[in-house]
Amino acid sequence: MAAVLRRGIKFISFGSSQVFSGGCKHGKTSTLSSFSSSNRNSSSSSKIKVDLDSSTGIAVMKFQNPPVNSMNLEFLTEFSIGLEKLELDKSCRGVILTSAQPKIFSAGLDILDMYGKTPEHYEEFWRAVQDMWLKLYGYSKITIAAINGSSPAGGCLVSMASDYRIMADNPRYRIGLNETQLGIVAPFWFKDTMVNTVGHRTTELSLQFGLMYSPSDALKIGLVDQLVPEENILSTATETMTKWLDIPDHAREISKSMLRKPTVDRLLASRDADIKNFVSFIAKDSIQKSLGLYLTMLKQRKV
Ligand SMILES: CC/C=C\C/C=C\C/C=C\CCC/C=C/C(=O)SCCNC(=O)CCNC(=O)[C@H](O)C(C)(C)COP(=O)(O)OP(=O)(O)OC[C@H]1O[C@@H](n2cnc3c(N)ncnc32)[C@H](O)[C@@H]1OP(=O)(O)O
Repeated sequence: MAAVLRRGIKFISFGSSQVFSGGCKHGKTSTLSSFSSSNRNSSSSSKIKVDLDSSTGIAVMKFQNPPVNSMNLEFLTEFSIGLEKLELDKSCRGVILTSAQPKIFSAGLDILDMYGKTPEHYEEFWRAVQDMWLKLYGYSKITIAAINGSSPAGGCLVSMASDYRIMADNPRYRIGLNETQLGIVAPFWFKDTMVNTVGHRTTELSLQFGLMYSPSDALKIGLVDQLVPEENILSTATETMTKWLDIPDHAREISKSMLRKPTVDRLLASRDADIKNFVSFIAKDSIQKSLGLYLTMLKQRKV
């Protein structure tokens, strides 16, 4: 399925960035193309439900990849295509990212895509992770993460790549880049995203310890911008989006690009090297062993 979706993707250039354009031959991608024909348009690909209200310009992308919204190749591809479709849709001005799964925003990258697979698979997977981040971090429209559950590693990356983060104030939830806890390393662009969000010193501690923060600690360090009771998360995200929509798009967009483009360009300048680095790192016996142990602990509910 992911391979089918990928074949439907055409690359087009915006300045120095290469971005997706969803092809419409495949049934699932063509449902995503029908956003602007009436005021409210819903489309549900298998892993992400997209709901665009063209009267307000606000779209909601709801992750629905049970049990924990782990980001596998198929999810990542749908996510990038969905974002691209909304970016090209003039009736959309802002996107809210949230989860349909109870208690989990996203469990991060799917560990099974990094364990026991071929180098070709790792390469395809990592390119899809890069595509997703490049699209989201450099997104021209407003993005708000409504973090209604735990959000480790890749889930935290998606949150940090958004313009504004609202988290459910539930002390059981955790957010952070916990890669070192798995025996793996957050790549430089995860690190850059965190430095840009919370600063260098906090990132030094966070990344080395693989720290996971409660919502109140995440608010203290600026990893999230606002805490709200869980039941208010979507209404607060919508109200907040309305305030962001008061700002003229072109001025906000240029300001965002000024701040984020150097970080995006760093990866664009070294995508192939970064993929090579990931493949050789993840395929190492010692790393595979660490991931295998972590998976066993997850299954035994010891994580
Ligand atoms: C020289 C080197 C320089 C640079 C480096 C080079 C390259 C970089 C290299 C690597 C970079 C990789 C970057 C990785 C990013 C990531 O995102 S890794 C993923 C990290 N995620 C986690 O650690 C989350 C783990 N999961 C949990 O903590 C919990 O599951 C949860 C809090 C999300 C949910 O808890 P519960 O509700 O209690 O659910 P369960 O724990 O019972 O889980 C249900 C089910 O789901 C499976 N699962 C959970 N998370 C994942 C996942 N991320 N991937 C795949 N599967 C997952 C879990 O095993 C359970 O399965 P079953 O037992 O039901 O089969």
